[in-house]
Amino acid sequence: MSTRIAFLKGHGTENDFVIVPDPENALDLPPATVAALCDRRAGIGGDGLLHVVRSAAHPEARELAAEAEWFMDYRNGDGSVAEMCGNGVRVFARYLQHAGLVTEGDLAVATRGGVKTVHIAKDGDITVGMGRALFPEGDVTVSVGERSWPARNVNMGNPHAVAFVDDLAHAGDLYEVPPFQPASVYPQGVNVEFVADRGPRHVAMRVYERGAGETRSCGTGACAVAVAAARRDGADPAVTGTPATYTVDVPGGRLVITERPDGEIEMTGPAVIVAEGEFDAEWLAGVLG
Ligand SMILES: N[C@H](CCC[C@H](N)C(=O)O)C(=O)O
Repeated sequence: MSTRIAFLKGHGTENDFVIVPDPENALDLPPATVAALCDRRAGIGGDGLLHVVRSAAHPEARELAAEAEWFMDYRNGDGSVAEMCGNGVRVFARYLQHAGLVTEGDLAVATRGGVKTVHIAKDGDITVGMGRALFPEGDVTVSVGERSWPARNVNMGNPHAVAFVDDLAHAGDLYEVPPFQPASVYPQGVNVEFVADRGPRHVAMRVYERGAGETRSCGTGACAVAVAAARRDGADPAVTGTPATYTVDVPGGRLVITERPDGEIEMTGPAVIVAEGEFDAEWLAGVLG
């Protein structure tokens, strides 16, 4: 009888994740293992993987243990590591609630992008304090076919290029990362968002995610879009002194982003645990060869 390892499946606005509870950080999850688990045909399937570890048990989170008991060890579906995942933090918190490890209310979660505050309502949406956006030097030009657009360089712990377009269909099939120039601006790759207006403080977006491809939603991307739109619209809270709230429609649902005059950003959206099960360590060893 080979070892069976528990997993769960969850999503936030259809950005979906394999959740692997491993409080003592006992599992070895190299990139090939993550990619095998996230494979939508031969594995469980997911845009990414949430490795659930106590901060004290992980070398990258140990010094945050006093502030946040749990560390979201986030991985993209291709096995690469990313600094932060906004939809992932909501699903991570929902898992902790589902497992009875936390109750409703406020929770601190350690991530590679720092400690994030999460408010878990009894049911319904979850709100995450996403920190502040940075606007590194060097915007880029993004191209799809004959069209190209200037894209705003926004960092939410992870890199984003935000392009405002007339029609989301102009982003094309997004089977590949849209070419951007100069390529040197994002040496570690980038998440590219295409944004179209839907009304006052209301936009819709599509995203090509680094390490995952086009996804149905990107939480950090929605935050990058909201802060870029506020500056485009003359609604920068640091200038107006009033919070700016944007509704961001993604293919998988709706997120609401509020940026405060002090720059802090809050994102509110759903988080669902879909299923739980076990995978077979022998199967995984066979897949990895
Ligand atoms: N693909 C992203 C990480 C996941 C971001 C996204 N799923 C979110 O909800 O923020 C990156 O490599 O920076």
